[in-house]
Amino acid sequence: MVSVFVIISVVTPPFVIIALLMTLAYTRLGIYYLNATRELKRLDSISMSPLLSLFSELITGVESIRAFGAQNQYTMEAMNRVDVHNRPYYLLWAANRWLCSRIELLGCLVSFSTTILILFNLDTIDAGLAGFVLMYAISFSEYMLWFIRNYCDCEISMNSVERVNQYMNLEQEAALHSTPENKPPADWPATGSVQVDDLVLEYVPGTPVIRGISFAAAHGEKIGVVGRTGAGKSTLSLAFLRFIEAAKGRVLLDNVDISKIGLEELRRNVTIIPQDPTLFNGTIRFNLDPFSEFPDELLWDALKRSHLVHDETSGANSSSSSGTASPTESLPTADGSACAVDRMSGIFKSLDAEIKENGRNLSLGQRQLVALARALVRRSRLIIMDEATASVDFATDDRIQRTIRGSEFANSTLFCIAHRLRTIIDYDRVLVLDKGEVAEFDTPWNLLQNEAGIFRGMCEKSGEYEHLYTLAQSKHGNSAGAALISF
Ligand SMILES: Nc1ncnc2c1ncn2[C@@H]1O[C@H](COP(=O)(O)OP(=O)(O)OP(=O)(O)O)[C@@H](O)[C@H]1O
Repeated sequence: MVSVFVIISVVTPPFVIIALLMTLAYTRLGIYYLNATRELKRLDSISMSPLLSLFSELITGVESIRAFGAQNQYTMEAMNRVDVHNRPYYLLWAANRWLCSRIELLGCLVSFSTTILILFNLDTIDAGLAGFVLMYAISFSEYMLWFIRNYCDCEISMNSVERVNQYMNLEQEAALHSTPENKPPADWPATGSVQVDDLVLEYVPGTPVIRGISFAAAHGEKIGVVGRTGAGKSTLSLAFLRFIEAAKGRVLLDNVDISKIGLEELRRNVTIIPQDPTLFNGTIRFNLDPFSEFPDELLWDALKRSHLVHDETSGANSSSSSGTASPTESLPTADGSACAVDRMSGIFKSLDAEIKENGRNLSLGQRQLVALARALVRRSRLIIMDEATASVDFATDDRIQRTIRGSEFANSTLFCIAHRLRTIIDYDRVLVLDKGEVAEFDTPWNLLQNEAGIFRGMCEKSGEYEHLYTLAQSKHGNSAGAALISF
């Protein structure tokens, strides 16, 4: 072994050995630095997301925060998140300084060794060459620092490529368009009949949220869907639009298995009115008819029927004429900015009236009425309302329910998820979900007769049992059994 070193040192110039040693030292330093900074950069990116999400929550919820006097709480939370984000950032810089000091130290070693070599060889090299070599030896550490840092930066930046790659490999939704073999008939769905067979839905494979339920709804039926929190009501509604795919079983709409057709065909024909409807920045016309498919008369008609504008024939707002609400009751806007609706009359002045992003210039009740108008324009055979009236006043709820029960939706099958039992008590049938299973499915009146039933229990706990009982009785009950059930 010793002889090998002797031979190498004899046949190779000494600077090659020094260069090899230096390369080894720099490589070790670089690897050490890279391992630490790679993880720190990851932590830096991860801790940035909570900070940005809090920031956007603060911007959208600033009114609520002020209303509840929670400024200090949120300021503290923001500071905590800034601190958490600053930790890896600070350590990144510390690692940077650590690298610099080590590289400088090695650089000094290089300059020192070079100087010693020059001193020992003064008789063989002239002053010019010595100065030239020394100058390069001194700037050597700078170049090495530049090289190592750039290499590490390049590798760390590959984090972003890794993320893009993750997004590119995200699971995609099913095909938008049906294949020619699976294309539903042109007039599909001619009816809104729905049949659910042994449907299983799960967010996490192997953990079903809806556990093999089966039921059917006839064309034009109005079905109320109730159940305790977490029973799976919203999950079921998402399955009708295939936002969540069936793990087992199937849903037939007008005898067509919805899992076999394209998403676009399905979603064009099913309307959902969510609790907080999404409105787009643009005009009311664009919000009702984004693809410009319908004439203006139809859009005005939908606005009238959803009680957003005067009925010109009666010359009065239809809701106020029935004495349930004044047109100005639901007008306060979320941001207090200019409202697209005339504050005095509750009338959209034109179909080009401006709707701000997310309907900021409308109240929540008005946004839900716009969503209802959208459903009226599209005249879908299947309509799903997910707590669509949960946060509106009783008067607005009453208006929406009157529209639903009226002739407008006579040809549509409706599933209405509601916590307010008054909303669905006079529907045709009520579907009670419990822990992802169908616990009860019958007319509200029949369900009220079952003293041990879940629906009956919910009505009793609601504090308005007598009223609900009377409403159910007037719709479904026969006069012979009119005695009020005591509880
Ligand atoms: N995105 C999700 N990922 C995983 N589990 C979820 C998800 N959304 C809901 N769940 C779970 O599915 C179950 C049913 O939730 P779902 O929202 O359908 O209930 P719900 O009856 O609509 O409740 P609520 O009346 O409170 O709106 C719950 O146990 C819930 O934890």
